Amino acid sequence: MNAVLKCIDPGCGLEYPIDSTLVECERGHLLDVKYPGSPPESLKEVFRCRRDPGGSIFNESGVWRFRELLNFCSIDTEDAEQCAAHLVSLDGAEGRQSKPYRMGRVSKFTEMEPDSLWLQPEGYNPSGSFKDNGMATAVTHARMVSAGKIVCASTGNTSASAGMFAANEGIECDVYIPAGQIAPGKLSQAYQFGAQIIEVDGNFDDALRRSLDEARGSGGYTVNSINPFRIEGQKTIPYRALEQLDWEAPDWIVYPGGALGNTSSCGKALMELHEWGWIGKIPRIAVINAEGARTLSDLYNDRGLRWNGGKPDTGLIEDHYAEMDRTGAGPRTRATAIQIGRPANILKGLRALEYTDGVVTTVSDTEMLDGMSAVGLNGFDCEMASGATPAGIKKLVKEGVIKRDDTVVGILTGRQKDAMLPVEYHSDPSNMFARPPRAR
Ligand SMILES: N[C@@H](CCOP(=O)(O)O)C(=O)O
Repeated sequence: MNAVLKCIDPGCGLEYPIDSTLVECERGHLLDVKYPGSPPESLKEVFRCRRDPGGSIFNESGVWRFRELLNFCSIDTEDAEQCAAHLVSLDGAEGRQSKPYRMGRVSKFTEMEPDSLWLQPEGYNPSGSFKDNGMATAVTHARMVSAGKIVCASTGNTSASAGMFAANEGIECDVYIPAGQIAPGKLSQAYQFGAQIIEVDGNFDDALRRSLDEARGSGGYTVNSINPFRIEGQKTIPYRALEQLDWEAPDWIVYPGGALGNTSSCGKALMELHEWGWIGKIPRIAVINAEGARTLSDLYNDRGLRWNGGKPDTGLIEDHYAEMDRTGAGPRTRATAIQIGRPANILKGLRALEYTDGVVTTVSDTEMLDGMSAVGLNGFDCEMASGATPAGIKKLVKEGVIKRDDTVVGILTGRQKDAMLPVEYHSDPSNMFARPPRAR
């Protein structure tokens, strides 16, 4: 039996063959990749052995090392020729360098016990963000269905990742961006990789609508996280975290919240692992929204919206979006990677929160910049949106939601591509970690 695409709405449950390019079922619900059976726990040892030097690029890859858990192509995963013929990889570089590290300065910043906090820099991916984990699998599927062109909307990182894989595979890539709202370091990557940039007058949500319409009309293949195959690759982020902790589940996994692809993939990974008996305990997910882009927080914390076993009150989401349209109150934060008002994966995100007894909170732009700077002081750079992770942990520790000695894995989603931001931060002596330049 092969994997299938299945509607996430338990009341609908429509199924499609795995080579379908739908991103939603015909009733407009998101889709999951569903695999038959339960993989044996002995694979943990196979994954560990693949980390030993001297293997194939698919063993070096931090994504394809776990290929038995992502085998929607139904290939013999031990057959090197089949792997090479079917799996898309940037020479094994995706996910290879990203695993949890200890960062003493961040522990201090968050007031956590030094041994309790781990930070996983997903910016150490070839295009500089976590997107490469999911893009490797999405582009594998694009190739499986012989797509000639991939299409995305982006605040920058998705376009860099899509452009990189498209260039490597020799396929076209169209990128819809909100004009003037992208960090130059991200935009220049998409140009360098030869992507076609289409500037949209509006924000990311408008750009996503345009790119989805375009993909429907022209047969382009969508590689945003609304694509269920993107979610599959991003499951390897928690896999690598768990592996580092000898598959002892931490108490918390913390992510910045934008389109909620990561929340969704982490939730799906944990649901599957728990169902297969690979982890005894389910870590709680904490999602950190920017104060200025807080759709999830508003709906979850203020309006009480829940997945509700697959029966969410979607009217609350529609009302929220209608209100945003009426007032023109779009998302506003300098952390452009999470400046998103309509998270495409909101329902999968709610499902993940329900399954993991998760929490949602918000942090200000100043708090994110402080978090980003605390990470920098450990010799790791990250972008402003990633600063939401340490800033959110700090807030949740202060509120007593996260205990100082809980085991926490915080995900740092991308590298610093907004070159002037740290310069600006450190030039202002009033900032928490500022080191203003000295004149001689
Ligand atoms: N921050 C994102 C926004 C799109 O997210 P995606 O995960 O749905 O592709 C970006 O980098 O473009």
